[in-house]
Amino acid sequence: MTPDEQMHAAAAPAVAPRLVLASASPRRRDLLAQIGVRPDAVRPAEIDETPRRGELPRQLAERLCRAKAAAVAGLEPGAFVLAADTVVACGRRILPKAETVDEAADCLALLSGRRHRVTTGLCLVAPDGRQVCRLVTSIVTFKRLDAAERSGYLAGGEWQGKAGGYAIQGRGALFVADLGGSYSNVVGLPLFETGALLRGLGFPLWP
Ligand SMILES: Cc1cn([C@H]2C[C@H](O)[C@@H](COP(=O)(O)OP(=O)(O)OP(=O)(O)O)O2)c(=O)[nH]c1=O
Repeated sequence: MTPDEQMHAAAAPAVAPRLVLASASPRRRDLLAQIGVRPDAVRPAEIDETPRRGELPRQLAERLCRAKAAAVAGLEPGAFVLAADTVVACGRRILPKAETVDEAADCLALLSGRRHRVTTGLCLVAPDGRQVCRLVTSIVTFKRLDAAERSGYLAGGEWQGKAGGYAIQGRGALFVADLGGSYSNVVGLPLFETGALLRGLGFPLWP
């Protein structure tokens, strides 16, 4: 071993810590891979994501990311557990994760020609039980959508399972006239803040 290699070996933990991604979203897995982080397991949390009466978008994102992280941390002692929840809101109004074409059409009608906010709550639980949470908000401005854009987008189906009924990483990009803040946040996992959270609790980003 060269002196450089010896120093590196001394600094690195003997066994790489286990990381569990508490999410069913393939986008989140891809975004994590972009920053060189590969979870050892993907374990979606089964929780009720219905907003409470009067709950604000940021409150919802925080409550749900904490609940997802806690649910999976209980099943994965000794691991880092990362969870996220993305909420799209127009003012105080929280848009659904579109499951039907009618829901997606309602979302597009509301977003057309307006600004809205996309907030992702991030929660990381460390093997020793420490827990940190961060909220990241981006501002998205949609162009005014004409009838052909709406029907074409609805026919394509990429809105399915997406908060607010669109995907900025897909053809939804055709509607985004302006974006303030993090792009990866809109897709579902703000990468700068995710890296900071992992580093802050001691997960090695450059093993
Ligand atoms: C606005 C927007 C949302 N989305 C997605 C990200 C999330 O997957 C989804 C919001 O729902 P979430 O509840 O945050 O995530 P999920 O149900 O897909 O997965 P899990 O709860 O298991 O973590 O919307 C996009 O992919 N692109 C976009 O432009």
